[in-house]
Amino acid sequence: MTSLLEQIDSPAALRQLERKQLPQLADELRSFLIESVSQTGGHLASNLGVVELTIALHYVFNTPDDRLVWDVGHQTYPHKILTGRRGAMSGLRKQGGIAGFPRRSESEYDAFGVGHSSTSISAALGMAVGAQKLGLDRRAVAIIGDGAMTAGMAFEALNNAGAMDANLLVILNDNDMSISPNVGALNNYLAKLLSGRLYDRMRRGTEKVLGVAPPLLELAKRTEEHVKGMMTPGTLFEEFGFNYIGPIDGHDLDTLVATLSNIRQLKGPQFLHVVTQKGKGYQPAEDDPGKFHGVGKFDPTNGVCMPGTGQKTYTQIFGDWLADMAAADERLIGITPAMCDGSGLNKFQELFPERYFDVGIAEQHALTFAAGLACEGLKPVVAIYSTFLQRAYDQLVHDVALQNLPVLLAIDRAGLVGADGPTHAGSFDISYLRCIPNMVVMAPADENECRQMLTTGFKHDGPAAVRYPRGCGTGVAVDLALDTVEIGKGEIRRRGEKVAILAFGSMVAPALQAAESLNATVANMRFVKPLDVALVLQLAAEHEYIVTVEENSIMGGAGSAVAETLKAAGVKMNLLQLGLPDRFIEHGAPEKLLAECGLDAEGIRTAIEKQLS
Ligand SMILES: Cc1ncc(C[n+]2csc(CCOP(=O)(O)OP(=O)(O)O)c2C)c(N)n1
Ligand SMILES: CC(=O)[C@@H](O)[C@H](O)COP(=O)(O)O
Ligand SMILES: [Mg+2]
Repeated sequence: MTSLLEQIDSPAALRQLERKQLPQLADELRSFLIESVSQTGGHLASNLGVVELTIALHYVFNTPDDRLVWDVGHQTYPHKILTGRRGAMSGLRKQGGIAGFPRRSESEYDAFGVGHSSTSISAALGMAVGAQKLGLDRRAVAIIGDGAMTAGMAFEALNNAGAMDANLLVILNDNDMSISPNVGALNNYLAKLLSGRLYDRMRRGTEKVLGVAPPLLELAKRTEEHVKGMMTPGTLFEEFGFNYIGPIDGHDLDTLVATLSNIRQLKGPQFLHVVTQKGKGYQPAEDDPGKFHGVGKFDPTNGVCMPGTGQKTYTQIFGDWLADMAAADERLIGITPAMCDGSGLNKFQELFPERYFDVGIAEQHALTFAAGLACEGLKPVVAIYSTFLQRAYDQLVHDVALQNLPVLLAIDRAGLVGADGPTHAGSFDISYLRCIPNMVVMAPADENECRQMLTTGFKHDGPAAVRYPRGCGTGVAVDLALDTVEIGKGEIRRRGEKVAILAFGSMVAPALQAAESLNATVANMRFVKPLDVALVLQLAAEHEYIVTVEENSIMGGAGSAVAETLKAAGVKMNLLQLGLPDRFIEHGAPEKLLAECGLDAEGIRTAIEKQLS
């Protein structure tokens, strides 16, 4: 059989195919995806689930003029492949290669940049209203998963869109999975919508009518009424002011193409419910969609992943601590906004299911829910990625910190994260946390200190945060006792002359290396807030140069805290602040990216030498 995929370098070429050729294209696309991701790593299961939907969307809609807005964007590999980036897939998420998410700068087909979830309906609504204002006959389509639909932002957008007449299509890609199994009342509701005879009847009805029909407006109207007739009482989405259509089988290209063609003729807010399977067509991913949500390299013949080093990651150190601390204190409640596995809560979930809460993709709610628990004397621990905590900033300030509530934030993925790139980098948390009154902000130099800081934050009677990076630390032995560190106290790790390097968290190790040839003093500052002012002033008095190093934006970061401290004490001295520059850092291998930012031992040494000379 000749390859169809190789002929498709744009949606325009795809639209030249006959409809009956599309299943072959889907097969080829799926095989290509598996092979390609097995070599690069990346998000696999969600992509396998949207192969047919992506083909149908580009087949029916006039992309790029019609706007496809993918939610999260981790499921856009088929979209990238069909929009001229098949050859670039070998460089996926590598430095200089294409991104793992849609990027407006990467392709005209990437209508909106994403990485964080639940933005698609708002953005697509903006585009639909924009088209209206400009007098353009353009369609805007938001494609959102059932997991992403659990976020408040999605509902804010539905609420707004349902009361407007913009030509917006929302496609709910319902695979009954978030990264882990999806949770919550909405998920239960969707399951009910799909359950039993109702769904069977609907599928038969929808297929019968749509499968044979040309995409005429009249027919579409009748189809809608037909579907609605079967869907009494109105669905939640109809109550929000949308025309609800579906559920339809998201792997049946005939149904997809016919339905989308009809919907494209309709005006006003439309809602299409599509049912797909995460990992579709690749047995290992169908069997374990959570594992294949995001994978490293693997053997495509059997799905076996490349073995790790065996060294525990910070995430695992946190996971062990959480289980131990929960055993020691029954007031502990563990909360995750849909990142059980990524944040390392699996062990805790298994041991203490009644104290485990996956709240869905709802970072804002996670924080305020924790605040409520804290009001009742419980001890909530919110495990959250640095980048996703950005979403819950007001809740942290207004609900947690202002009331000085004892909520512990276990902030994973602080600093550069590598392949996911700037949407997921934790570049700002030190800056945005240290300006909040009442906060204690800690950055461990190694895994052992991480465990101690988690205990310290947990026992502290107020809001506290421990920020640690993705992956492994120095590999030091971890003392399993639940010891604490003194709040606001740093330590001198190396004594030298002339130059004092004040290092925070992950930068302590490279600072120590850099200090060797410079014979510099190195302090492990441990606390961004409260900063060890006495130590800062002592080091300032004993040295000619102060250098701060952190894996966070220089602007407003820990170095700024040191600068403010020196200024407040009236100390005038040479101060060099090292950290992330004032630009977004692209995807790539974290070590290389850090080196490019001058945040490896060599970079720190060179920067100091330059300053000295
Ligand atoms: C604000 C935010 N929180 C958490 C995540 C991490 N995350 C990425 S994909 C995902 C699950 C999405 O589920 P769904 O929308 O159903 O898509 P599926 O993977 O099932 O295709 C989560 C929790 C994120 N990207 N953004
Ligand atoms: C798309 C998304 O937001 C997540 O899947 C994220 O890519 C996970 O990152 P980690 O691999 O660091 O857990
Ligand atoms: Mg899903």
